[in-house]
Amino acid sequence: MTVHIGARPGDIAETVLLPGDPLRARWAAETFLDQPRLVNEVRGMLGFTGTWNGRPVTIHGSGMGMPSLSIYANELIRDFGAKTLVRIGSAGAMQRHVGLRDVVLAMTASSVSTPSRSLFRELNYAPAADWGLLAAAHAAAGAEGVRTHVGGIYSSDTFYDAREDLNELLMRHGALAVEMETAELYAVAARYGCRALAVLTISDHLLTGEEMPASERERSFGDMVQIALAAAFASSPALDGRMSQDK
Ligand SMILES: O=P(O)(O)O[C@H]1O[C@H](CO)[C@@H](O)[C@H]1O
Ligand SMILES: O=c1cc[nH]c(=O)[nH]1
Repeated sequence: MTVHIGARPGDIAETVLLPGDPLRARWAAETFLDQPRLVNEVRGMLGFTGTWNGRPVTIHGSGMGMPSLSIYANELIRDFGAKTLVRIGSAGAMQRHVGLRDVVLAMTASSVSTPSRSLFRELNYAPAADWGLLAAAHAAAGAEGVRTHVGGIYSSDTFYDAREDLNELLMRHGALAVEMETAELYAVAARYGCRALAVLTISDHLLTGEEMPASERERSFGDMVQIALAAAFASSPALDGRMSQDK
């Protein structure tokens, strides 16, 4: 047990999917895992462990924003032995060619600051996805026919951003989408020699103002979860991206 995770030793799998929303953790575990069981509910941050194609998987909420994600990523890795961490999150599109429901695989994540800033200080560290996970996720998304984009994103500290110029600057520099956790996930994973990737579903569009209707969220988020699971367990990451329809 840690301060924020009430699981027992062995309760957490080496592969962890991290949605921001704890209720998405419950839905994904009940939908995609066999025999999911609740392993954490401290502060209402739900975590479930079950199996996918016979492989142990934990799906655990990260909360919103990098300070929250950082707590869970640190404890999952340091105290529970997590090795592969895949964020399954929603994001806002920052480019016209990125559409609602599309999946974005975050190759890099720019930020104003992350909880790791105090460590990096003057260093402009470049948080990056694990290549094997990224390649496998891209292959898996292609096999499923999911419209997918790979590139840089923006991990913002604020959802209601009073500095709109930052979004514009990021858009001008090609950022595909904005969300609030990936830059810190990549930094923490790299620090401990773990693999990390963010698989994001576009839920709203900063340029067009479109929003995904609530009724569609589950089906659209399902693509992202399948891609994340297929990537985490791909045997030959760059080539074998097939996704099983089995739970
Ligand atoms: O859908 P999740 O994973 O929570 O991700 C996005 O949604 C939240 C904001 O509404 C932030 O956490 C952002 O990163
Ligand atoms: O952080 C986020 C998440 C989804 N959509 C946004 O616009 N921002």
